[in-house]
Amino acid sequence: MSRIAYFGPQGTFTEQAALGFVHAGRDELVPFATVPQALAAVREGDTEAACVPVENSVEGAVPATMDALAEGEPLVAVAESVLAVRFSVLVRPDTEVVRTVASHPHALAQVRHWLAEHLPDATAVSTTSTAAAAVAVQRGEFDAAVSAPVAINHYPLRELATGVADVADAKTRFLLLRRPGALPEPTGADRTSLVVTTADRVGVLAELLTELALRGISLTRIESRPTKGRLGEYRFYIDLLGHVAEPRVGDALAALHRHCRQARFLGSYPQAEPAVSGDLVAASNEDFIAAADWVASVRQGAGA
Ligand SMILES: O=C(O)C(=O)C[C@]1(C(=O)O)C=C[C@@H](O)C=C1
Repeated sequence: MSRIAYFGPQGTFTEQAALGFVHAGRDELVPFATVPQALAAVREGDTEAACVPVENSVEGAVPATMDALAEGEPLVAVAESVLAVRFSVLVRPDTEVVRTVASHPHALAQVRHWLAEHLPDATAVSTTSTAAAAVAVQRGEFDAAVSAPVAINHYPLRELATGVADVADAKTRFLLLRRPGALPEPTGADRTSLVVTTADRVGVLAELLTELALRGISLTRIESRPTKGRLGEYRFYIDLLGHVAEPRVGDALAALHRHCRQARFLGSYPQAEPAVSGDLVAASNEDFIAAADWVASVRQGAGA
């Protein structure tokens, strides 16, 4: 039985995403209260893998995941999953007045307008996850929880509202992470993630982007977070389309490595929702192979 850590407790969106990675009878899901704890479990070998949220289409990156991936022992993503996000507002069966509403900060941000309209006098309180909010409501600590709809199956609460979302088609992306090892095979519709710290030099970010553009590589995300060292020093998180096994991507990663003080590979894995690839690619993988062969033959003295 292989153990998969997930950001819990039971009833989080992350648990739903993790269920999609489970092979029946072979894998067991193990909840952890925070993202760093779930990632520590896989780093320490307590579990084989960990499933955590990485970005939301409304609120953006999940900072706890970004920081935990850039620091500590390296982990690599081997799969991703994208879930549609709509919430239920859960209360105890006998609740009549809602004075406090608890949830994960990302969830509260995605129902801000709904709360202003339907529970304008309630105070919003942050909890570690949406399901942790349901647990706290069950214990009587808060009056309502903004939770994943599945939370009602785990906690004895009542649905005050369901299908709640300020943005109708909001989505959250989750990663399945393992300790470094064999990479997933390229599928032709993959994503590669990395985090880099650039040298302190004028134009260095433009150089990184140019390296990708020159090779016809599509950037799907670039995000900065402070290194927490000097003020003004940032890390860049980069997601691009393609697999490191592809010549164009390998070549681009080597170029980024040359421009950066530090580069950490965070995995090449199949896209959950394959992007429609653009037609305007500067050179194909075959062109990269042919060009490398040409340079090799020139080096060997062939009159190429
Ligand atoms: O608290 C949960 O249920 C989570 O899985 C976390 C999380 C997030 O980090 O964004 C996942 C999806 C929703 O966007 C709200 C919360």
